[in-house]
Amino acid sequence: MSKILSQKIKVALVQLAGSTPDKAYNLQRATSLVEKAVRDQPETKLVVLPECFNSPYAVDKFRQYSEVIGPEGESYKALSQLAQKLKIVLVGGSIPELEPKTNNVYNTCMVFNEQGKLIGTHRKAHLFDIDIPNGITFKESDTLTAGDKSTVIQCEYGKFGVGICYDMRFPELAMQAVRQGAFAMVYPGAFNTVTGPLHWKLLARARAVDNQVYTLLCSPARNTDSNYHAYGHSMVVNPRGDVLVEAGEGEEIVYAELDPAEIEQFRAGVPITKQRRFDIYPDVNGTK
Ligand SMILES: NC(=O)CCC(=O)C(=O)O
Repeated sequence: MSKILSQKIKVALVQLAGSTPDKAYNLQRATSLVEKAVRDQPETKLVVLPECFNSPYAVDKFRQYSEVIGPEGESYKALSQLAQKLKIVLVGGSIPELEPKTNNVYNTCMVFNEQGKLIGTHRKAHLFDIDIPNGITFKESDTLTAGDKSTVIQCEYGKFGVGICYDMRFPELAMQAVRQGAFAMVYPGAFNTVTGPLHWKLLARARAVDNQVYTLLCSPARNTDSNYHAYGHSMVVNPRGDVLVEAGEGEEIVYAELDPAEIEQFRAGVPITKQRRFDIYPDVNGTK
């Protein structure tokens, strides 16, 4: 049987202190930290940036900072060149994407391969619309449009699923990617200081355990000068649910090794992937 992850790979999460109002600065800062990630640990094969890594995370700013996804876009160009120069798979966090035909704005992740080729995009499918009394109110849908598909990326080492932040609250998205053979779920995210302590780690571990895959969550660093206080705590969780590495709140790069044997051994011991009873939950199977 072929492995869902072809070899051990080192991954890096760049918990960037970007998201300032100065987009050029944010892009330059992201570039230099991705370069540092690979310079410090040259065996790194896959690097992840956070959600909205080069714009403020603010409903009234998404359109102003939006870009077309294509070789003419400045973020596209910078990320593509970076991936090619460093010979890495680069999960480019997310940016506000302007779709010129419809004039809609999406929250979109671009993924580039070692040749600098765009190998996939994910438009955030579940918009962050919440209202917690005395906690936090946020309504992405005021200015963003939701994506309408789940995303599985084929890279040199196998397949991985991509979701953006609030997407991680929806187990079906991860389950669907894993049923297509994904070895990991990768979530650029920006939880906050209200919901982060409640659910960030819990969801990372839950998505890992319920699918027996790695989960990679990459947050911006916390910036208390901005209106939105990101939680930080970027982390990698293994298929058993152990947190392999967890960042603090400031700017930081964290690394972990993903090992195909970890997936296989844990799945062999607890074979839930073979024991599912879609006959008794046909609504999950999509047949009802
Ligand atoms: N950027 C987001 O989607 C935030 C999601 C979040 O904080 C949550 O609690 O869910």
